Amino acid sequence: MKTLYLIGFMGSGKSTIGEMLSSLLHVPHIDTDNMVEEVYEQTIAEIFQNNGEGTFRMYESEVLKNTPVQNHIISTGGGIVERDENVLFMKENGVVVYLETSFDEIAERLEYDQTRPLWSKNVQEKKDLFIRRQKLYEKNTDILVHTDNKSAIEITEEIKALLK
Ligand SMILES: Nc1ncnc2c1ncn2[C@@H]1O[C@H](COP(=O)(O)OP(=O)(O)OP(=O)(O)O)[C@@H](O)[C@H]1O
Ligand SMILES: O=C(O)C1=C[C@@H](O)[C@@H](O)[C@H](O)C1
Ligand SMILES: [Mg+2]
Repeated sequence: MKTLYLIGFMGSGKSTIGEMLSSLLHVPHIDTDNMVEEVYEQTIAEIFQNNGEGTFRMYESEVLKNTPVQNHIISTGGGIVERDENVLFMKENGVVVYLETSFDEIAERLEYDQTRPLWSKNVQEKKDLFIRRQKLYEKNTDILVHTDNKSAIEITEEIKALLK
């Protein structure tokens, strides 16, 4: 199997679905956000605070480039599409699955979240980011899955069926 890359906005469920899909398909899972924290020994919030978003994007691309291109499920960070080199890498090497989620649903899921630096911005900034990103996800996807009002298990099963 070619590697699957899960993309989508913060809170769309990339990490959650990646784990579940990995168990269901018996394929190893890597989460680029977790990998960045492990390799660079800082939390994402610390990297943003101490070194800035540009440094985080550099680390993120480095981690992505080192993930296996066969037989893996990769949960990416919400901003992976910000860099063309990441998009090219994913498109060339595997299948890109976009977890499409509305802004309102994301706002519900992340209501109490304090771990995502870009989710602590004001509502207008978050909406602007969401609209700009939506276009990037849509443009660069092989498979689009709507996630609103579906459980993580339902979404996982849907992706499994779409891969057949
Ligand atoms: N289908 C779903 N329905 C309801 N809640 C969900 C669903 N999928 C994920 N969640 C919840 O939403 C929150 C964010 O999910 P998750 O961390 O998987 O998102 P993510 O896409 O990996 O975000 P990020 O880009 O920031 O890494 C978690 O609390 C998770 O339990
Ligand atoms: O949407 C984004 O830019 C981000 C999403 C998260 O997955 C993390 O990669 C980080 O918080 C940045
Ligand atoms: Mg995640």
